[in-house]
Amino acid sequence: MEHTGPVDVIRWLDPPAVALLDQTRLPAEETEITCRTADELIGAIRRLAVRGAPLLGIAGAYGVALAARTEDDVPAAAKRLADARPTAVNLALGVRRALAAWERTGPAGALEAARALAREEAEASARMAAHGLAALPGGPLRLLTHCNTGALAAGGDGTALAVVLAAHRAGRLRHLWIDETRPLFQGARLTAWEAERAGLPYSVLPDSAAGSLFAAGLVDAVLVGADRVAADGSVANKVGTYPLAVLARHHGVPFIVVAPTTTVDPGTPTGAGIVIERRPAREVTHPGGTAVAPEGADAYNPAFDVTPPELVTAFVSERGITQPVSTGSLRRLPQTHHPDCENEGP
Ligand SMILES: CSC[C@H]1O[C@H](OP(=O)(O)O)[C@H](O)[C@@H]1O
Repeated sequence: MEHTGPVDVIRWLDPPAVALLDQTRLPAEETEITCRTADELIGAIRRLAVRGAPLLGIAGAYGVALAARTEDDVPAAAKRLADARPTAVNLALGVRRALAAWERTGPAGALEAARALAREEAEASARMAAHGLAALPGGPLRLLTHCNTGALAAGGDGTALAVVLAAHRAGRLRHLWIDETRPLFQGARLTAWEAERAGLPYSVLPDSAAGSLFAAGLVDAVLVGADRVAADGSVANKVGTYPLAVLARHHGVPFIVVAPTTTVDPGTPTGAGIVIERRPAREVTHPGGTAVAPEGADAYNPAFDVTPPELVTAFVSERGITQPVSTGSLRRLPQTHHPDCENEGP
């Protein structure tokens, strides 16, 4: 059954507060939490109650707007917000934009900067959906996605999932394969929740089963998001993305990264320069709070991995479609004009 209506992922309240749909409670509960201080919002970011690179940028900007109304030292609160999670470049960008606006025009400026970024990301999502359809192979499509890249992670319909939704609306989605995405299960919990609401034909799969899908010829393209794209086109994204890129290359399947230009970081030359967040071992040893390993077991738990540009078939942003070239830069593809998109490259 298709549900309609927007998801209220983040809201500004007055008296000043930031209301969030608590993504750690999905899909069982749709619970809203209210952050009345920057540090309460930082806690929500750190436990992924709010998450996803573009949405983290929006949350960071609202966090500065909140600090501007509740804190004595706004720049210090902004620094704590920007440092809450290290990999998604959007977080620091959103904080920087709102802090600059506060310095110019005070609390009202910071709030307007946050609202403007939310509008920008929603517009970017619609453009990426249009461009992304053009980047996909022809015919009915069996698409594989990893982690969560919908409205719970970005503005509008999201990034990669916005392309999936556009394919569905165009009658071109044969099936959506959803990687469960351990250890926090963003795919099984969040993408499947969004797919259910949108009435998509989907199946959840263990991350470890993706290889057999490729081997059986059941994947026509892979669509993923990004948390940071370095200047050479290296892509930091949820851990488990790099193995999918290798599988896609081995099986001749297009591997498409969908991310707004706010996720591109020209200040980081290569993937080696991207800080990968390390998260607590307990997320691996106690998924959902249930021990699956001996008490005290150590765990290797990087939240992201880095895919080299040569494994990326195409990048889709709100500006268009680009392809990595051997020199480690990006080449814009000639594109048909989309009525709602300018043909500019990043
Ligand atoms: C549209 S960006 C979504 C991006 O963010 C996710 O990470 P997290 O759930 O830890 O915030 C994942 O890397 C997604 O691809």
